[in-house]
Amino acid sequence: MRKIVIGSRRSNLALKQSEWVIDQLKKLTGDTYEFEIKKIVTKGDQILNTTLSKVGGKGLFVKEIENAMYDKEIDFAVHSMKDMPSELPEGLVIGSIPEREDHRDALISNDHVRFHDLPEGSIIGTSSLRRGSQMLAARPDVKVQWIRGNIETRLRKLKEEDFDAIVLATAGLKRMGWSEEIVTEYLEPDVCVPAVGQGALAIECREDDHDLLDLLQQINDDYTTKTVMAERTFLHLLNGGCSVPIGGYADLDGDTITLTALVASSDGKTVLTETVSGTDPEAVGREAAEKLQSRGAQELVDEAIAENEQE
Ligand SMILES: NCc1[nH]cc(CCC(=O)O)c1CC(=O)O
Repeated sequence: MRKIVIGSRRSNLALKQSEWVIDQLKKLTGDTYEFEIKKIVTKGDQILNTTLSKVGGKGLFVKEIENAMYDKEIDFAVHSMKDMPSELPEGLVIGSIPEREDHRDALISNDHVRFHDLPEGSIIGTSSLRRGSQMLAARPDVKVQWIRGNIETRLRKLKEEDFDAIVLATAGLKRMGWSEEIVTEYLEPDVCVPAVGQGALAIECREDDHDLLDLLQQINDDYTTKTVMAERTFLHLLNGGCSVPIGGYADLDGDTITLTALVASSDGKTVLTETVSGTDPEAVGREAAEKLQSRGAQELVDEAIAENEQE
């Protein structure tokens, strides 16, 4: 019997995600495999006091885990898709993209005041330029203030500090099992375009581990794979990381993928969106990128990256 070791960040959400994947695999394989979770501390988990975009973004949460995979200390790792860089290091692949959790952002406010009813000057906490920009675009009269920490920390800060509301990914809340009571309002993509890949997971493993790849393929979800591929193609072509207000959400109806893509300025004064449909995920992503680029999106992205580097 093969024992499969899963490397996980030590946050409760990361552990929940790894456990969820193990459950999916156990449902299919019964007692065929033994699973073990090995906790790994990443750089991103150690840096808690700066905006994520200022400390180098995505790669921060995956490097130590990838090293453990090369060293065969672990066999696979479960990542939030939206934290995955667009290119993987040599020898590693995304072996599976399971079914997506809720893609929407969620507003959680004190006294459950909905977004459009928040009083003028309300302080909304987020560490995402994408969320901040879209909040300001819809409500130029509110203030956006950076908030960091894992989900538990942010929820505590909403109660203890000077925030009127915070915005978090619904997926994280649902995976923790907390959603319904605490969420004030789910923000649909027409109000707040989610992060590319939000709610989806990426299971990363060694490309030569064929037995494991066969196993992981069994929990791959075609719908999620196609839609996330459209979103990620768009993100990659615009070279947007998390230092840029950029979002994308794709849906699938029959064979038709519809992608809504957004690039904006951090102050929310410029917001460009395009909605593109088609059957080929990469073509849809590319068309959205090209349409936005023809309207000046690349300049917005490049300015945001330059600004981030200066600080
Ligand atoms: N940015 C951090 C992060 N990365 C993944 C999730 C959970 C949601 C998901 O799977 O997309 C979160 C928390 C959040 O954005 O509120």
